[in-house]
Amino acid sequence: MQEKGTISIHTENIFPIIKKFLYSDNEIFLRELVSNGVDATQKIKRLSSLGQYTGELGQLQVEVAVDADKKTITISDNGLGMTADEIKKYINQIAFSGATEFMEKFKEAKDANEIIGRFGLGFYSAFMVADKVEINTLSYQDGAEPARWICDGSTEFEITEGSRETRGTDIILHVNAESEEFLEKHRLQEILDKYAKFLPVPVKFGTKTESEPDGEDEEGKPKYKSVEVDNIINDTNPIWTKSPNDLTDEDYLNFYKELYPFSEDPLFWIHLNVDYPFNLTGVLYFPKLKNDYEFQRNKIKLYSRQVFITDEVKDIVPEFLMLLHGVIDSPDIPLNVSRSFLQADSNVKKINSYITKKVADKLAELFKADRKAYEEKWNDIGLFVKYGYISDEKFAEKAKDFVLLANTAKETFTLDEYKTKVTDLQTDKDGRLTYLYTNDPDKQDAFIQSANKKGYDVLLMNSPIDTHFISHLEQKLENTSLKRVDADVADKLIKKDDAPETVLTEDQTTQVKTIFDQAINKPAYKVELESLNPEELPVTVTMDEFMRRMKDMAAMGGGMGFYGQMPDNYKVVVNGNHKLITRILNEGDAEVQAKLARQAFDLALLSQGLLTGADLTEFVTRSVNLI
Ligand SMILES: Nc1ncnc2c1ncn2[C@@H]1O[C@H](COP(=O)(O)OP(=O)(O)OP(=O)(O)O)[C@@H](O)[C@H]1O
Repeated sequence: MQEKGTISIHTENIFPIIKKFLYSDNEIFLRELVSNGVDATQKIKRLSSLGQYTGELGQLQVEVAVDADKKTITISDNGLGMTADEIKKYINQIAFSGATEFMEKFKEAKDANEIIGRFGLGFYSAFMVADKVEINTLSYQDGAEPARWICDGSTEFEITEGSRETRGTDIILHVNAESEEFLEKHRLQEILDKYAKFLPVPVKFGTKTESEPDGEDEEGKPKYKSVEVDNIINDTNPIWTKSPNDLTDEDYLNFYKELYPFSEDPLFWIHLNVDYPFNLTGVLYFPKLKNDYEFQRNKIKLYSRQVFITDEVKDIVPEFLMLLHGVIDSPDIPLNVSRSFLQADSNVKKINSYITKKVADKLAELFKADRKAYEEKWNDIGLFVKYGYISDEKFAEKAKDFVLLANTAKETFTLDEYKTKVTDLQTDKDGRLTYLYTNDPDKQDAFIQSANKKGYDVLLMNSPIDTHFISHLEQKLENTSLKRVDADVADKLIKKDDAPETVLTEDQTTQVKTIFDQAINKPAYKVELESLNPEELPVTVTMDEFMRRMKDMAAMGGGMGFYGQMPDNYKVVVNGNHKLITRILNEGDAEVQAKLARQAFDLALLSQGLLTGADLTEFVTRSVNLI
């Protein structure tokens, strides 16, 4: 048997184009060829179970071998093999008809994955790294003759009699000069680890040395000997393919370690398993979060029938769960199509909401089963839960029962519990609830203490997501506002009817204002006199809640750029009822008056960490002189 032919495509030189186009991703040739081998072994297994193949199946396996001298990589399988006619049909016609279409469409395609999947060029990805490719195969069919196909990357091929004596296929790549990196064992090992680590059929890559018990020595101690064994690079039964009932916590933790060798143990995990209306299995882990969130993204690995595809799972996993780790395996995700298609794909949407629901259910279950343990994990999971609560309506619906608010006393409450806790004292004269919070308990300590003195509770909102969480809570909660504890003096944070009367006359008020205005002499600070409780501080510096929040948003890039440009403006609240103010008024010496006013103002700045530089030095000097 000998046949030469021309592969029927219009353009002579498709391979240089494929090569160039796919260059950056050229390592995937191995994924494609090894998965073809796996497919071939699975097909023969199915034929056998259907009774259409009655020979011995043997130990089904795919082998990758490299010969640095001959500059070849060989991928062998003992799958169903091909006859010469099948080669013509599957390799020449199908793949090349794909190639013709490829020539027409390649301009639209964005990356190698897209082209390979869309145009059935899996096998031809071999030409990204090889000048010449040989197929040496023997079909399982009775009386089949071995066949060999050779193609040098032009449109010409040759089919001759092959030499394989057992069922299966060898694909031999004659590696080209630019791709010699793939002749190095460690490079191949690395690619196999990435793409083939969990393939369902053993993949052999060379051998390795293991020590084996070898009886006992003269003293009765166990002896060992070194043996060469096959180096099987994959785990054919990873945990996501098993039933959760057959797995222990240790199994999950070990698998996590296998995926992320240098990570701390995860907090908990969710085993995903659906077969309708789409197929999906997987295990998602909640990691212990570090501050470097960006670094932790893209930790979910996406597989299709145990073949690794990508760790960019955007669009498939809801944004707020991108910090999770683990594995998702679904043959139903269209892996090789463009992003925009993915976003519109109804399976992807369903998968997305399924994952959201599973995560919400798991959190609800943990909260219910062991609230204390849940609270202890809040530091780590709070970010997910808040993020989900903000960004996903369906998740929020469930999360409203287990999203927690923590206060400065380190107590935690559900939304309902918190409302009950603060309703009595923190409802203003118009019946509106005010939740107070701090984003920096050290800096705002004086304000927190003043608020606590009035019996108000202060929430701790100091994680990066809290600015958004606060605005969102305000939209969600009925008739409730949130105020940072330093947005005003404690007496004014929540407006009540029982404001104390002022002890100053109108004249005196103007006089005090003038003294302070002159003593402070900074345009960003606006002095206002208030009649507060005499126990409150004489002077307090605050920034308006609205203005501050807009500035925070602007700083986080939340689109409030305009506010970011505005200078910081502060309100200086002078407590007209404080005895220091009476003392200043009664002081005859204008210089002493100014000094006292400035001192009280500086103390207010100091308590908030706003006193710096020359102002701080001056304050210290003045204080020393006063003592
Ligand atoms: N090792 C093999 N053993 C038996 N048949 C094979 C082998 N490799 C390829 N084939 C046949 O050649 C066909 C074309 O392979 P190719 O990799 O180009 O596309 P595919 O595997 O069908 O699709 P894709 O790789 O895009 O998922 C396969 O469908 C299969 O019939």
